[in-house]
Amino acid sequence: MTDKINKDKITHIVSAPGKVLLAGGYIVLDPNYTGLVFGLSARIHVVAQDVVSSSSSASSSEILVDSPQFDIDSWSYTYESIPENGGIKVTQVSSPTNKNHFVETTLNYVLSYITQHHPNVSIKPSRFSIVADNDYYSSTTPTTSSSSRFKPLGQTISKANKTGLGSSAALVTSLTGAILTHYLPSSLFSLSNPYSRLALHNLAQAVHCAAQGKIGSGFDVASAVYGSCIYRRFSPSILKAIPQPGTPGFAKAVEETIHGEWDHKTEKDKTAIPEGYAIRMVDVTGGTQTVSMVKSVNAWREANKEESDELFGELQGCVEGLAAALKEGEEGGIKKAMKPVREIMKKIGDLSGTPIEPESQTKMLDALEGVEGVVGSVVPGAGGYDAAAILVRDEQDKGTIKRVEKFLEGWSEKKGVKAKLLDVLGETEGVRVEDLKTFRW
Ligand SMILES: Nc1ncnc2c1ncn2[C@@H]1O[C@H](COP(=O)(O)OP(=O)(O)O)[C@@H](O)[C@H]1O
Ligand SMILES: C[C@@](O)(CCOP(=O)(O)OP(=O)(O)O)CC(=O)O
Repeated sequence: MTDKINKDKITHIVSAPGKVLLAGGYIVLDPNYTGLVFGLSARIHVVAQDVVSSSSSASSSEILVDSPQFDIDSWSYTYESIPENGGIKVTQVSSPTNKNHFVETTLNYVLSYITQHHPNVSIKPSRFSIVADNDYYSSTTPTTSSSSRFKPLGQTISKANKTGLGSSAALVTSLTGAILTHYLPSSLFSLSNPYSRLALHNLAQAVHCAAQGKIGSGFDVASAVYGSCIYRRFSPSILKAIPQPGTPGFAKAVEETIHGEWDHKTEKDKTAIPEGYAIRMVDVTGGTQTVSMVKSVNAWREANKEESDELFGELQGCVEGLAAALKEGEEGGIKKAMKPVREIMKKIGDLSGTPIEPESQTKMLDALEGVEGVVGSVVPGAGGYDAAAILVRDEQDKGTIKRVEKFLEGWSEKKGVKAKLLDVLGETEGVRVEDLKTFRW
């Protein structure tokens, strides 16, 4: 699969992690509160390559983006300059019915930003290949016994079953980082420079909101950029001046917005993953409709201001308490700090009539917490039926993982669901440039 990538032509590989919001679902949408988010070892990698002139995959005036793990998922674009500070607009030239809105929006924003902010930089034909760690998708088709790290999925992206690790935020962040690193000299853009990282953060948030067609809290993009942190959201009004890509003034508005005042906050030093413990994710079949769950919680909040303020305040206390307990690293303290996260999330769900920790999850999590070596559990993010996050003893006791896997096997059989421990681990690092010599394919 990855043999389709010409390794001699690679200029950079940039990767960004998936996310898990351990505490602070719903409240993090309001800038008065925060959320505790961890990065995940499952990363999306973008491989930037110079185009080989003899290659038929991208002509001399095209940018090719492909996702070689998936069937027929490649998108090639021509690009043109738009007058009056409109920047660059890409037009898809290959199979126009198979669009990737996240990729196209990223190209329009990032290429426009580059040409507006650095008018002397030329946009040369290039190829960006996306490879995702296997845990982003639950494989439903038997794949080849490929020994490569990035397994082919035997279907198109639109048909793939996502596990909810935040693929679009990791994709937008790694693709934005790869385009900036590829086209700009390190004197102008480098991930080791905090100003560059901030520009990447702001740009990736703007792209992600535009591509999603809604403004979430942005905790997923923040953790893709910065890794684990306590996150306070940016004001949505920051993005309001940006018109549609391809219109006059677009690039100028993007540049001004990216370098304007942002009011988000990411605190990295307030939490950690304690030594000897690991954050693990459990994938349960069934989907969660985050958007309708948010609507339902918001409606309850509007109608019950006092009660919801109180519970939101309590959950805020949990965010800080859990972050501090994890940093402290004492098992008893972590257990104590995780318990009320579940209780308050469940209460918000019950009061608003939203299945945040539905009964089926309560039963599974209660039983899971009884497995030796499991310190605590939560329904991550918006909650729902499809995922759980657990903190387990790791190094000290290798048996825990086996016990959890055995428990989930038995639970799945008994309940007629498919609950599975993912390989993915919580990790603290955000977007990074990979070392080409040691990169594992
Ligand atoms: N490996 C990938 N290659 C290309 N595009 C991807 C990849 N993973 C995700 N995407 C893009 O992100 C979209 C999924 O976004 P979304 O439904 O918001 O999922 P998530 O909750 O995982 O972020 C896909 O339709 C596709 O446009
Ligand atoms: C409700 C939220 O605060 C948290 C949702 O977290 P999830 O991890 O459940 O998100 P998705 O992967 O986008 O479905 C919404 C937000 O903060 O944007």
